[in-house]
Amino acid sequence: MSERLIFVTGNVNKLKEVKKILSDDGQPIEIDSRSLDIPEIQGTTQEVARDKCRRAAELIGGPCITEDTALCFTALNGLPGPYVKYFMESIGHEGLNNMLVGFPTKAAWALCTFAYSAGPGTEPIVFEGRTDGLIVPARGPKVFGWDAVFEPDGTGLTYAEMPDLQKNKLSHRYKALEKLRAYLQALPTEASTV
Ligand SMILES: O=c1nc[nH]c2c1ncn2[C@H]1C[C@H](O)[C@@H](COP(=O)(O)OP(=O)(O)OP(=O)(O)O)O1
Ligand SMILES: [Mg+2]
Repeated sequence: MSERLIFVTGNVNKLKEVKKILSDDGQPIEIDSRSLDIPEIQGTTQEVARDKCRRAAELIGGPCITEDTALCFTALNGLPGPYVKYFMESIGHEGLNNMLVGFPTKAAWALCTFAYSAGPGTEPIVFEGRTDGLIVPARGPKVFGWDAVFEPDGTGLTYAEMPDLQKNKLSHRYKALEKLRAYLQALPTEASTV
């Protein structure tokens, strides 16, 4: 039996969503996971994503996928972007709202960047998904990152208030995964199942 593609991530909530999206929709893709917290460089979201995927492929010694999530504020020219994890850890939901006090727009976008490496020494390929919305005072369970302060446009609900199924149909992660799925399914069978 062939081995499954390995998703390298230290984030259990990401893993849960990715497994759900890949198994629920269209042709199912099964993945294994490896919990490694890989150092992340500074740079554009694509540079951060490619570098992490390269390191992950070296560490596991084979093909893998990684994922980087950025939360980008329009008023701040896209920041905190890929550094949102550290902002969440130090200033939390309220701090993210306070960062926008005095700015005319609370608009933001969630950006997901998947990277696929065919193995060590190969250049990762990236797949992006973007969902636009607003930064709002926290509503809903504070289970996953900044879900409670991000309200996708046209929904009236924060990610945290939505049933899983609703988030997984419109999220940044879903949109990026649909592109990754199409790419993987177009690979020759041996490559897509290694
Ligand atoms: O759908 C989401 N809804 C709310 N919050 C989210 C979401 N997706 C990621 N997040 C949070 C987790 C982390 O605070 C930051 C991304 O940082 P990021 O480096 O990509 O994730 P991570 O370090 O937790 O896991 P990994 O080992 O895959 O890098 O935004
Ligand atoms: Mg990370």
